[in-house]
Amino acid sequence: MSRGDGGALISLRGVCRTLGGRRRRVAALRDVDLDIAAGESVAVVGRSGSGKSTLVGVVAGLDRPHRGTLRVGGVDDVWRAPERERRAVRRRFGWVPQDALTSFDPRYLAGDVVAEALGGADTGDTGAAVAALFARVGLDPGLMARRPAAMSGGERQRVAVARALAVAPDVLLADEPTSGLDVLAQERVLDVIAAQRMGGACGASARGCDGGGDTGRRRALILVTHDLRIARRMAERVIVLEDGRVVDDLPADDLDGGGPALRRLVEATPAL
Ligand SMILES: Nc1ncnc2c1ncn2[C@@H]1O[C@H](COP(=O)(O)OP(=O)(O)OP(=O)(O)O)[C@@H](O)[C@H]1O
Repeated sequence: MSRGDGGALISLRGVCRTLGGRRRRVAALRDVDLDIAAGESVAVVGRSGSGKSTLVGVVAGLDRPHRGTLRVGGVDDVWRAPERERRAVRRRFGWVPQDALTSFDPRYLAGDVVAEALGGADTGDTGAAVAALFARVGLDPGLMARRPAAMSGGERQRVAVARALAVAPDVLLADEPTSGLDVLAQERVLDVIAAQRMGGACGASARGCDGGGDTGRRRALILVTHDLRIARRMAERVIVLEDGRVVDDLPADDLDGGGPALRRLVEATPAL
């Protein structure tokens, strides 16, 4: 292919992003080249401050690189495209943040959070669509009338997954989606993300999630984590960031060939 990206869904070329004010400028991303294919699952790992969150903000078309280009699908240079096209690019991404609660409008019930993402008030058909999304992430639709602040952390994260799915995204982006959850809640959220990536469904009462559900479409997954066990479980490919650069890009089941940054993470991970 002439672009040299093998037909990737997402391509970054020479991306730099600098953060901070006059006194303290940080090169959060430096010359990042990256291609992610449709349906691919990628874990982004690296120590704190290495640029992981900055990278996903740029990939999703939320944060503008100071240099370099982002291509998503047929939009060659997202930041030079008209606003209408940029909005369409953003709608290809479903975002699951680290702490869902801070990303929810505190006035909203859980059902409203998802209804808003569907683009309507929580009435009539929208109510049925919200209930279906709750069921897909294994939440009792009765929780639609609950305030997120009165839910468990795991339930809230699943509301965030339902909200992400409301836009029928091509890519699920999850930035440390299980931090702060206990082990069982972590498992449940990861199961839901894995099933929904495969276009699957989760019954409200079932412990596991069924990968053969209603949409039948495999989505790409970009998952930020500092936990290599989660990276290996959820992703086919692991990208390692250090000081804003991609220093390793490896198959998740073969992390032996990584450089010092990855070796440090491997050594810090018990029983990998
Ligand atoms: N608003 C900001 N102003 C200045 N510097 C920032 C800002 N946000 C992030 N940074 C710096 O940019 C670099 C990359 O930050 P980023 O949040 O992308 O890292 P990260 O790998 O996601 O970290 P963590 O794992 O701790 O969430 C860090 O050095 C961070 O201190």
